[in-house]
Amino acid sequence: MTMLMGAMWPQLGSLIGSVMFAYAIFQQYFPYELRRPIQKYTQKLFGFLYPYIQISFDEYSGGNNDWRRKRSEVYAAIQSYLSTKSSTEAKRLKAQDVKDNNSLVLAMDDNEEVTDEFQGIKLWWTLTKSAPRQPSFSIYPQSDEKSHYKLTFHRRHRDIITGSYLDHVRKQGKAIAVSNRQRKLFINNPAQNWHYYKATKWSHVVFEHPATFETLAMEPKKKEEIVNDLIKFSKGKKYYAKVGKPWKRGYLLYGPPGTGKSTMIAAISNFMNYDVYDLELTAVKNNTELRKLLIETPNKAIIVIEDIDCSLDLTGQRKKKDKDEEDKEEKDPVSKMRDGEETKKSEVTLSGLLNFIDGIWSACGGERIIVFTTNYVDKLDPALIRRGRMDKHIELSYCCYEAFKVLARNYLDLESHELFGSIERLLGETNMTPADVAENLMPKSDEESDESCLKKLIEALEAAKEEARVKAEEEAKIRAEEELKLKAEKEAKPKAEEEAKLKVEKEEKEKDESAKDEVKCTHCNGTSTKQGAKENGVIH
Ligand SMILES: Nc1ncnc2c1ncn2[C@@H]1O[C@H](COP(=O)(O)OP(=O)(O)OP(=O)(O)O)[C@@H](O)[C@H]1O
Ligand SMILES: [Mg+2]
Repeated sequence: MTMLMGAMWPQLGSLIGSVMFAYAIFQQYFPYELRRPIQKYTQKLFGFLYPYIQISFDEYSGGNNDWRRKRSEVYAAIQSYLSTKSSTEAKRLKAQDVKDNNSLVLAMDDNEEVTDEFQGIKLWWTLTKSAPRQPSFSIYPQSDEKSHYKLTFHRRHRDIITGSYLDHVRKQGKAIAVSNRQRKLFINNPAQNWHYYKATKWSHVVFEHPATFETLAMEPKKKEEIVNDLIKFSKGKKYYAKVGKPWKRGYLLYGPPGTGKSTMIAAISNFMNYDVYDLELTAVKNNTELRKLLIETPNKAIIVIEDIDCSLDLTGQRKKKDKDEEDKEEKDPVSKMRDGEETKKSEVTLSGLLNFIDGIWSACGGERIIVFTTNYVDKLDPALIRRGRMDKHIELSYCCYEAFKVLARNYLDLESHELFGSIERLLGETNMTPADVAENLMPKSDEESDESCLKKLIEALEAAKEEARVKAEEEAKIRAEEELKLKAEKEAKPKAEEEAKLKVEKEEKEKDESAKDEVKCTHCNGTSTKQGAKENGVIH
């Protein structure tokens, strides 16, 4: 047998050589008009002998050099769909994602084949990778290497496969992806790193924030309203299409520090099962890059810009300016956004940001929530937060009694306590952020009882109340002093006017008297005074 094979190889080699030689002759010497029909019939013959159809699904839509190129959703769905089949069939597997750190998601490796069956029809899936056409010498792996899935099936099943089978793969794939999904927290990379390995615009870590709407302390009515709004949004695909609006929603969260703005973002992400894209505006060079980042965000994403009022406060990046101008800007950080062209690093302008939120590009993709947070809502440009851009304005304020009850349940597992009454009264009398209330409620050792935690909170509330009282008193004192000063100034004004009037009158009187002293002189035509005449050597 081995001998037989050994004898066959040279023959096979010479056969391939002859075929290639004949094909080269055919390409070179056959006139074009003759070549066309011959090629046509060869393809027909090939089709007759090989009755299979192949469909390929590229990983990226758009060309290699196209910066808009985007990972194909169908490709991702096929990948998830095949992950269940390949783990039992394929011999070479790739471990892809780790879910909850305790299970692996397996996918087929390159050039592996997996068989599938649909309504009794057999099909084959292969994953192939094609190298770039122009070889480049780079220490980094090729970023333009193309992966694609190839589906092969008999041509007589064409309608079923292109219709119901592919639809089935897409739906199943998406469902599997959702169940395997591990939520991620993304942050934008500085633009100078975009051309490095894999050219990623966003880096991510696994998102594991435990905040939920149950643990979020705020008025129950307000909370319910937000939850209902989110539910309506998630089901709103058809509605948004009907009214002709891109499927996105803007939330503006505002309030003092420590009132739960960031916590609410985490709760929204956990509730909606969306990834969070935390956009650091200061790392974005200009409006074009901002747009590229937007295009790179997929569906089911929360795009967050925290502290929007100072996001473009590029300390040390601005040119030297007049003192007055700087003072003015310090009071109004948002005005800095308007003149992005003056910054050295970030040239993102307010108009760029407005376009990012609801320009034409923002309609690429859907099911996105954009969240801005700020401590100073009054300082924001009205254009930035108008409805349509920021559809829902949510105020997170100081801790009310209802919010305290949620915190007591979270931190101490307490539903009620005799001290709750005093706390309710104190919360009505003074302002304390949920962050401070939570800190006081948290036991600092195993020995600390619920009651001592509540007492600690009462003490803190009383201290805050006292502090607020002293502050208010001081403010009232300053105000009273200012008023007194103003009153004194008011009274002093007529007196000063009177004095000025008297002074003018006195001056005029003195002038008159000196005029009387003037003497007429024949030698100087009577214009000189006695003194002047003496000086000029005139003797009267
Ligand atoms: N409403 C709330 N419900 C539950 N916990 C809260 C709430 N507000 C604040 N906290 C607690 O206080 C901490 C700080 O809250 P958070 O970071 O959400 O405040 P913030 O409003 O984003 O503040 P900043 O404006 O400074 O960013 C959180 O870790 C959380 O434990
Ligand atoms: Mg915050």
